[in-house]
Amino acid sequence: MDESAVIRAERLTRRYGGRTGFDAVRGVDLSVRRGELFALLGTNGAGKTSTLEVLEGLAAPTSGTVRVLGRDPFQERRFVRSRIGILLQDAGFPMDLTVGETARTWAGTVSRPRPVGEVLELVGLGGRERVRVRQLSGGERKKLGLALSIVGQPEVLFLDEPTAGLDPQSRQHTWRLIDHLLGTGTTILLTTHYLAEAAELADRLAILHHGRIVALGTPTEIAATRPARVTFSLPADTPFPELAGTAITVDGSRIVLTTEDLQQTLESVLYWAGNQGLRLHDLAARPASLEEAFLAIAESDDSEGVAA
Ligand SMILES: Nc1ncnc2c1ncn2[C@@H]1O[C@H](COP(=O)(O)OP(=O)(O)OP(=O)(O)O)[C@@H](O)[C@H]1O
Repeated sequence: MDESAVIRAERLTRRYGGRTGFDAVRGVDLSVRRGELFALLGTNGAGKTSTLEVLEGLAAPTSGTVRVLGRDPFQERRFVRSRIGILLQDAGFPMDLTVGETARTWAGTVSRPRPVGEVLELVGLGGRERVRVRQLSGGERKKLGLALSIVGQPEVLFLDEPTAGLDPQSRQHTWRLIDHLLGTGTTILLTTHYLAEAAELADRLAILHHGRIVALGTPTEIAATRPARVTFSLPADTPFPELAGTAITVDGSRIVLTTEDLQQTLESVLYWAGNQGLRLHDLAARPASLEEAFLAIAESDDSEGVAA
């Protein structure tokens, strides 16, 4: 276990329904370093929220060890809760309070609150202070949840799907806020279904599948577990040679090469085209995306172990 990590889980399991119940989390090891943004990805039901709730101290692990800021978040809840912020998937606010009243009530429970007006401005709810919670849209309630999670200036922030249901502009706004929080030294663990979000924000990420971590690393490392592609079009009836270490798919005039060594394959293609005096149309070369890596994992039902 990485002793310097701010969030640590070792062989964490969580079972619902007692001895003969369902294992939602099956031996998760992870560590999040100070100031890092770590993303937890996975298909629906993979165990992200179940893991997060244990790390947040909202539930006890069935077995395994969890530490947040060096303490057990369930047993030493008082110490940990005053230093962390939590955005739940379903916050469940009192509907009759206004946005301002809700935020002020929450600010009254933390030891070093930020000014409420500043927090509402930060999350994009400036000017909505007098609106009742029941009148807020789903996206605005999400922003209110985010406001409450940061009002206490937490050292560690847990965000369960912080941008779910937000329009593209609000999502960008939340990304900038997250960036700002990272800039002030906050450690963030978030879950998301938006792979572009994870690729953009995460220093490192883990992909959960059926309660196990099946990939762990930087977004680039995880994407690199899938082959890269070189694509181009050839004039009709131009034969293309086989290249070592490269799989080829021909769709009319379109050639798709998949390869573990993008540079080598691209060099070979360009060398061949140069010798043939050919111009390759729509030539593109790109590494695999995080989305491709994720889909490959989601589609394999028996993935086990850590891939990176
Ligand atoms: N209270 C509960 N009792 C029994 N089973 C539960 C309970 N809560 C969750 N589960 C089950 O545990 C598994 C993991 O659920 P969890 O909510 O952790 O997944 P998730 O990765 O967060 O999914 P999503 O992306 O859909 O939010 C699911 O199969 C779910 O049905």
